[in-house]
Amino acid sequence: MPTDIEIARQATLMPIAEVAGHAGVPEAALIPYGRYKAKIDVGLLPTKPRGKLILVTAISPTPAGEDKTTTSVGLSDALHRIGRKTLLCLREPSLGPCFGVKGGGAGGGRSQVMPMDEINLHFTGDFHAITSAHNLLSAMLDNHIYWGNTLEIDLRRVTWRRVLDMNDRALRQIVGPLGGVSNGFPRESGFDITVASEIMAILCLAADLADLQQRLGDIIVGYRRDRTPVFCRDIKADRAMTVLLKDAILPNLVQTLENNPALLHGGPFANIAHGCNSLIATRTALALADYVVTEAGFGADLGAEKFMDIKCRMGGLAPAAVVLVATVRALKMHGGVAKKDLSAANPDAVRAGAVNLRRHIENVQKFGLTPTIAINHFDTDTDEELAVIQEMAGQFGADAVICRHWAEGSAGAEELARIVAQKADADAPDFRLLYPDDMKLAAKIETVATEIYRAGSVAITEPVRRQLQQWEEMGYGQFPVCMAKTQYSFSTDPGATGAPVGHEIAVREVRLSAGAGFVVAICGEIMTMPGLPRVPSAESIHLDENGQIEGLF
Ligand SMILES: Nc1ncnc2c1ncn2[C@@H]1O[C@H](COP(=O)(O)OP(=O)(O)O)[C@@H](O)[C@H]1O
Ligand SMILES: O=COP(=O)(O)O
Ligand SMILES: [Mg+2]
Repeated sequence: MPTDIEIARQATLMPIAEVAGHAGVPEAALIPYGRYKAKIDVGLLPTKPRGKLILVTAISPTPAGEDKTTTSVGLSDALHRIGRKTLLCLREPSLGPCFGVKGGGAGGGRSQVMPMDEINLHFTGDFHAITSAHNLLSAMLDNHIYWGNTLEIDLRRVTWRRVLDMNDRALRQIVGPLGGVSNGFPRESGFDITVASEIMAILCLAADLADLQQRLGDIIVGYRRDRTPVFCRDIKADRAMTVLLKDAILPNLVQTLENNPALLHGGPFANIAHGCNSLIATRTALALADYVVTEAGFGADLGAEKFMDIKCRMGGLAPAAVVLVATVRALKMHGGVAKKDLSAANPDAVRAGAVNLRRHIENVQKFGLTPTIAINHFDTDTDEELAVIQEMAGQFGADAVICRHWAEGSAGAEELARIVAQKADADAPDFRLLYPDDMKLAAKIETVATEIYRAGSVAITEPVRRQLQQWEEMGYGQFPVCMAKTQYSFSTDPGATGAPVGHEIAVREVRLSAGAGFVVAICGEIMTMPGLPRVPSAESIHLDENGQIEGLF
């Protein structure tokens, strides 16, 4: 099998204006960025929803990922193959994992979005715009302090950090500015990765440009000694930030290897943010197509829970069907097999690891839907191992389909498409959220931890509880919570695979995203600025003698 980028280079792409035509996007709404990418002016498009929303989530992944994005592409292409007008909605990839461990976010094999190299690198500049807008606010905040701090910001309570779209552990905690009087007043701060920026979340949850500016102004950058909040609009940065984001708020149109349309927009991770593409792109797709396939990051305990409790809650959306991706290799890992042995046949380990599959099925059912299991076939899988997953899924009350879209494209996901289309066309499921808006913030955190993670206890320190209560008194108690936790386990221990129960979820910090509209609860050791691995993927990314990019995947 050729590499992802070799397959991408062999592809015959359709001019983006033609792709737009197939998607129902009029020429007047198209803003081309070259021949194969375009932003779309959603203000010129229909708004009445007509489509069915299909979520693609997964079991708890291995570090390589279990193929949600690839399955989303394969399923979308397969729905086109069986004659269903479909639009794919994905997030944009971050340079962090691209040059770190996981690689790009454009799918893989014969189920990719194109042009994968441009999408995985600078794309249309949205992440650079978000980074600039975020750091403009940081610069204006420190500048305000430098020129006399008339807002009386307590330097010990500045909550607004900086961001960079790269995995750089050296920037997690910094002290600055150093260098004396001319540089300002030293204080502790640090960087998060751009996908964890509140501005990323705002772009993904805003209804339009006016709402975006309003939300930017609502950002809390810190507090005074009397604990009253200082807002972005007090620093007078919200309007300039909106100017920096006026193009980034428009969704990006590209195509799959089979020349079917895809909207890529926004890119929050699901372990440290809400992990879903933008509401603007999803609503646009729902007004243009009969079926909309979208993804949520990492496993269902993270991306799917946040898709339901944050994105659907805020956007008034309801999924018509859910696809849960499982792989033999991940279930073996959950059955106790070491990473280096995952390609060796071991049906017993698959059976043992199926507890993770069962837990995710039960969790999705808490929202009123039973997922269809997409068994993403790897060449190393044996028929016996695949049969175990089908048998176990049946026992857990879920349909399971072996999918070969990575190797075969849409032909490999046709059976999945037929089953999912049938479920999406059936009567609307009894969709429900996990908790009501008016539940206390601490209780929301405890509900997700016990209902979804099956924690036996939730440790919230007194200072954190007081902070949550202060935010409730300030009027933010209606907000949903966004749990930041390792993606590898239901617990906060990345090594606790399978389906741990009764563990303790320790909430070490909470952050108020007053603009985005949720409270982030940071659990365990999760970092909002990842680090690079011992051997970063970047070491293999280079230009060959013909100037072609090699090593992207
Ligand atoms: N069936 C498969 N066989 C081999 N590699 C695969 C298969 N499915 C996915 N991959 C690769 O695994 C990686 C993760 O897939 P991806 O769809 O990005 O996962 P996720 O979105 O869940 O993180 C990608 O590099 C992709 O090319
Ligand atoms: O937020 C994480 O997304 P993936 O699971 O697609 O890597
Ligand atoms: Mg992905």
